[in-house]
Amino acid sequence: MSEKVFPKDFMWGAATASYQIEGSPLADGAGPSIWHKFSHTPGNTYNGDTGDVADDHYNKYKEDIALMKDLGLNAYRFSISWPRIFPYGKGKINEKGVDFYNRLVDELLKADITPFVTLYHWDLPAALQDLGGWTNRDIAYWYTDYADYMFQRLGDRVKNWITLNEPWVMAFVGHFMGEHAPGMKDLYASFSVVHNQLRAHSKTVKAFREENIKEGKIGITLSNSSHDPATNSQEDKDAARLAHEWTNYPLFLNPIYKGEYPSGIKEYASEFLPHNYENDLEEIKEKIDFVGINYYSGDLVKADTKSFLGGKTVERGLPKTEMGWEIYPEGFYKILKGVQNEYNPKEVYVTENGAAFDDKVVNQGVHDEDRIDYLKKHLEQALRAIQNGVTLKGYFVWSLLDNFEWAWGYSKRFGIVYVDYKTQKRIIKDSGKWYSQVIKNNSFEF
Ligand SMILES: N#[N+]C[C@@H]1[C@@H](O)[C@H](O)[C@@H](O)[C@@H]2O[C@H]12
Repeated sequence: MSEKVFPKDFMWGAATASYQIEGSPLADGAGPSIWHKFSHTPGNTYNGDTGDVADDHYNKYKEDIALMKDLGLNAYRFSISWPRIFPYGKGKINEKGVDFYNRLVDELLKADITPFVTLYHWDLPAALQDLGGWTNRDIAYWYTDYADYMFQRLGDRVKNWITLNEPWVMAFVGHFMGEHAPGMKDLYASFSVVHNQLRAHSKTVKAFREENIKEGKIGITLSNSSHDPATNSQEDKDAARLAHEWTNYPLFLNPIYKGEYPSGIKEYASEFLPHNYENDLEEIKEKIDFVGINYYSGDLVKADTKSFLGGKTVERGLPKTEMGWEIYPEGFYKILKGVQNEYNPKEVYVTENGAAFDDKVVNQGVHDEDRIDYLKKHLEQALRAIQNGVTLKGYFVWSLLDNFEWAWGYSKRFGIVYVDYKTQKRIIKDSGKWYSQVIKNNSFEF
């Protein structure tokens, strides 16, 4: 294999999420999600933006799949909106919601595009939030029932399943920082949300095994930022390690693979974990088929006694994306290699990697050289990881389309395809054309 070519059969995809692209959140009997309510609450999102229209993918999915085909994608990661299926989170089923995802999956298969389905990408049915949402232990059962129903309805055609997307962000940005739905600011609630998501994840993996889906695989997608110590001091090194254990894959993979939370969490944060959490650890420890890694950036961590877990991030003066995140491709390698070294997963997928830049339409095109440079540098690190033993089987760029960037609304563009939100016209950016060549050549050099 040439040193610049990815392995044969490497999966090349793009990723999206239901609330960020679909629009029509209440169409055809769907119930409201917590993000519908959060975005409709004044002050919560940039410019008061909501997911009411987004990319209108609910109506334009066939056009978007034709775009994926033109780009040469062989896989597509999307999420199912739980409240489209169970408008109240449990009980009554909305057949028209199931029908949308049936049609979406069938259209993908017709285009020879492998579906990767994320069961939960933050749009919790609002009716369940009224019962405490992820802070309520019973959500593990509500979620598993929803997931198992989707296995039964789509499992004959969907073979790759992701239980949760970025459970850390759901737990802490949504329940501690208050910047995402449901907008809580309670550190104890956040750790209960971590724990209940793990309980829900593992019960769902067990239900998946019982459904015995032919050639089926199930995993989880975790957010990561590469944390390096700001100096060589022991204080900074300790702070960086704790930041890694708290915000990156160990917080979830340690319980899943080893049946315990990371040592630093047990030592410095156990008071925030739910009472008697140890009683659930044996059940949480449940084998998965792959690990999904999301990576965008890295940072330096400096010891700071006034910050949670004694560390704060500081900048190192690297170029930044439109999100203000420093561009640190080497951190991508560190995260991928770290997962392999610590847990030796059978398979790893990059379920999200990408960047927001200030994209402009010029002469009916979008010349986003900065995004091409970002993607190329990160793909170089992904290939380096494979060459150093990481069982990386696929890469999903975030994102296929510019979309609703949560609290940032439509002000941040991550797509390899530009969306004119006034006309809903799609324009393949230069990065999309470049990515299409990467797929064709199975290499970032051509
Ligand atoms: N911010 N940002 C971009 C991207 C977000 O749009 C996704 O929904 C999340 O899974 C993850 O945070 C990454």
